[in-house]
Amino acid sequence: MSYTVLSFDNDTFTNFAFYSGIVLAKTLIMGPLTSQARIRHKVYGNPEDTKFFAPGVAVNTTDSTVERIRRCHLNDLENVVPFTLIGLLYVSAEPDYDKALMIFRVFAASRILHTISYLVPLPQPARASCFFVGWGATAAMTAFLFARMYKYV
Ligand SMILES: N[C@@H](CCC(=O)N[C@@H](CS)C(=O)NCC(=O)O)C(=O)O
Repeated sequence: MSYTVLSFDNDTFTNFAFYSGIVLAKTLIMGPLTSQARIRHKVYGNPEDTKFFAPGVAVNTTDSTVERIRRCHLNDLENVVPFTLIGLLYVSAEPDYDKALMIFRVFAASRILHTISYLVPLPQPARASCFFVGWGATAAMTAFLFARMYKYV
């Protein structure tokens, strides 16, 4: 039977799928969380939205709660998408299993803690630390990838 690196035959890929699934699901939740805050605070950014959901309420694009959740969502997109794409290339380069697992776990934990720090909110440097740890995990995968590719290009 043939072995494929990007399949559940490969334990590194299985773990990557699990931890990316967690951070992608966390990112996906941010949309409904924003909607919930909009409904609770009656905050809508478009005239057609206020007309339908809250007639008589003015358009508002500056609510601090809604904007905070939106920034948190954007920060996830800035970090989770690169992690997922670079992670696929990283797994295909067949890294050491234990090191890869540690990178996946550190990234997932850092992003969950980043969200908690952003939404509670916790005083800095809590959120900045979470961001840099997660960024470092993706940077480590990128460095490994280039070191591995260097031989071939
Ligand atoms: N796009 C980010 C790049 C740097 C970054 O991600 N910083 C972290 C730690 S301070 C963060 O949580 N930034 C807040 C944000 O993206 O809204 C920014 O504008 O701040």
